[in-house]
Amino acid sequence: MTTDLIALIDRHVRDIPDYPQPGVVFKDITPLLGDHAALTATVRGLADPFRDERIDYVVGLEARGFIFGTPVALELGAGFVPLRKAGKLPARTLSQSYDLEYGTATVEIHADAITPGSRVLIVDDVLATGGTGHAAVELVRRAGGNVVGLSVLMELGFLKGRERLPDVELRALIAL
Ligand SMILES: O=P(O)(O)OC[C@H]1O[C@H](OP(=O)(O)OP(=O)(O)O)[C@H](O)[C@@H]1O
Ligand SMILES: Nc1ncnc2[nH]cnc12
Repeated sequence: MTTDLIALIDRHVRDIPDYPQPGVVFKDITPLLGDHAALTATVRGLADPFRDERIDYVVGLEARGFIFGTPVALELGAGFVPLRKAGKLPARTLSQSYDLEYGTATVEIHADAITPGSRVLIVDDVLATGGTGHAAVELVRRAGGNVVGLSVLMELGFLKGRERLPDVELRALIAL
């Protein structure tokens, strides 16, 4: 991906201080979603490192990971599997709790969503503490999938999320 495209993406993410609580600088991706060129570059950038990886499923993390995960699945010729916050999926689920930069949460996946042995790419917008990414990796593995990688738009390096994912191929378009 060219430095021009990275700069285009970067220009369309804005900082919102003290949201959702004091001390957190929230990375707001809504300007990026509203710009066709930046959105296209982001989806392609998330998919590019994994084009030759024969991905069977893209797992997207609620909610912002849904926005990018579905078009990335289409780019890669893969299916899309939603990983949702607790209580939203109707059939039998596997669940995992984790800590966030600003709270705690539980995520779930349908127990039968992934054919065992499938190759899975996880997609999200932000990697912060790595709690969500780690929970997603655990759930995909428990469901029988092989985690090929985790592709994110933005890595907040100072929160050291990468350290929680030592055995995962982690790609970020922007690292802060
Ligand atoms: O690396 P972590 O510290 O786990 O943080 C990253 C996660 O936090 C945000 O989701 P959030 O739970 O705020 O949900 P949303 O997408 O529904 O806004 C973001 O979209 C990631 O999924
Ligand atoms: N600072 C932040 N901005 C946007 N999304 C986040 N998810 C976790 N931390 C975040």
